[in-house]
Amino acid sequence: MTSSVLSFERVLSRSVGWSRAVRYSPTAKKGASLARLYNAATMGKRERVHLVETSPRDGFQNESIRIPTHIKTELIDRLSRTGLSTIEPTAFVSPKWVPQMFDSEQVARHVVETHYQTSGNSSDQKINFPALVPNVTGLERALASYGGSENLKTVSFFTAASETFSKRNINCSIERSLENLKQVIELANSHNIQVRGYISVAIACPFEGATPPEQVAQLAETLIKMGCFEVSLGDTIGMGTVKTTAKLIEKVSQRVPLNQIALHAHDTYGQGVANVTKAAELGIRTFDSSLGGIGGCPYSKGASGNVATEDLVYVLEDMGFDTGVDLELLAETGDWVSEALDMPYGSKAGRAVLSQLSLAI
Ligand SMILES: CC(C)(COP(=O)([O-])OP(=O)([O-])OC[C@H]1O[C@@H](n2cnc3c(N)ncnc32)[C@H](O)[C@@H]1OP(=O)([O-])[O-])[C@@H](O)C(=O)NCCC(=O)NCCSC(=O)C[C@@](C)(O)CC(=O)[O-]
Repeated sequence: MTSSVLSFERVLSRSVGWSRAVRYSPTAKKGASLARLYNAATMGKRERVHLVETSPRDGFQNESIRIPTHIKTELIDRLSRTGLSTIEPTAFVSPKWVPQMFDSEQVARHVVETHYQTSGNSSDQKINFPALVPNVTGLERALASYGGSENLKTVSFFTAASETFSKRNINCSIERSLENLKQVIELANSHNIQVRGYISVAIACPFEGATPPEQVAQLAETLIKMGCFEVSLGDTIGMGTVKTTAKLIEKVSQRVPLNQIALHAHDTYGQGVANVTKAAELGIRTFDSSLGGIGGCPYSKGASGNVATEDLVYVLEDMGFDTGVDLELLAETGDWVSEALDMPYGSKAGRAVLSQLSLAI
C-alpha cells in the first residue's frame, strides 16, 4: 500500500519536488495524508532542521491589545500538536516594560500542568519549552513558575550588538548585560539548565545603523565561551538580505561552530525566507520563527513579525530537510489564532495550504 502510494507521488515529484508533490497532489486531502506517509517513509533519512517557535513570546509581546491568557495557552497547546520540538511560551521580563507578559507565571504553569505532568502524552514531553529571561530575577521567576529545573530545561537570555539598542531594550549596557548573563549561567548551571543566547540587532540597529559583522562575531564567541550552548543571531528589524546574512554567518562561523549558531529572522523587508534559505545553504540548521509571522520587538519601531514558521516549513522541506512539522496542522493553527485575535493571517504558505484544502473539500 505504502509503496504504491509513494510511487504515485514519485511521478508527481519529478516536476514539482517531493514535499510539494505529496502535499499538493490534485486532491489536497489525499496529498496531506500522503505527506504523512512520505514523512514516515523518509524519517531519519533526511537531514533534520530545528525550528524554534516563538509566536507565544516574540509573536505576542508586540501586540497592543492585552491578549487573554487562555488564547496564549490554547495557542501553545495547538502548536504542541504540530510536530514542533521547541516552543518559547513566555518571557520573565518586567511587565512594566512589556505589559503583554503580565501572565508569564500562569502561562508557564499551564505548560507544566498540561505538557509535563497530567497529560501523560509522551510526545508532548519531547517538546522543550524554553523561557526568555533577561537577568537572574527572570530565571528565579521562571524556576518558581515551572516548578523547578525538572521542568525548566532551557532558558534564553538576550543581549544586543549595539549599545543603544541594549539600553532601550534592557536598560543597561552590553557589558552590564554580560554580567547578568554570568549570574544567569551560574544559577542555571547549578540546576542543570541550559542557556541559549540571543543577540539582537545582529545585522542592523534602528538607532545605530548597520552592525559590523565582526562585532557580532566577537559577542557570539563571548556568549559561547561564557556557557551558552547556542547563539541565535537576531535580525531584529528584518533589514538583512541574502548578502548581509551570508556575511554575518561567514564572520560568526569563524569564531563559533555552525552547529551552535541559529538564525532569528524577521520579515520586515520581505527577506526572511530568502535569508533563511541562504543560511541553510551555508550550514545553519536552527531557525527561529513565528506562526503566521506574528510579532516584532517593542523596542524597535517598525520591526514587523518574525519570518512565518509555515513559510519556513514549506521551503525547508522542499530543500530536502526534515522539519518534523505538519504544515497543514500549522496552517490551521495560524488561521485559528488570526481569527481569535481578529488579525489577518500573515503566512502566504499557510494561506495557500488552506485554500488548497478548501478546494479539495
Ligand atoms: C531587563 C529589565 C527587567 C530591566 O529593568 P530595570 O527597570 O532596569 O530593572 P532593575 O534591575 O533596575 O529593577 C527595577 C525593577 O524591575 C524589577 N525586575 C528586574 N528584573 C525583573 C524581571 N526579570 N522580571 C520582573 N521584574 C524585574 C526589579 O525587581 C525592580 O522592581 P521594583 O523594585 O521597582 O519593584 C527590563 O528592562 C525589561 O524587562 N525589559 C524588557 C525587554 C524585553 O522584554 N524586550 C523584548 C524581548 S527581546 C526581543 O524580543 C529580541 C529577540 C530575543 O526576540 C531577538 C531579536 O529579534 O532581536
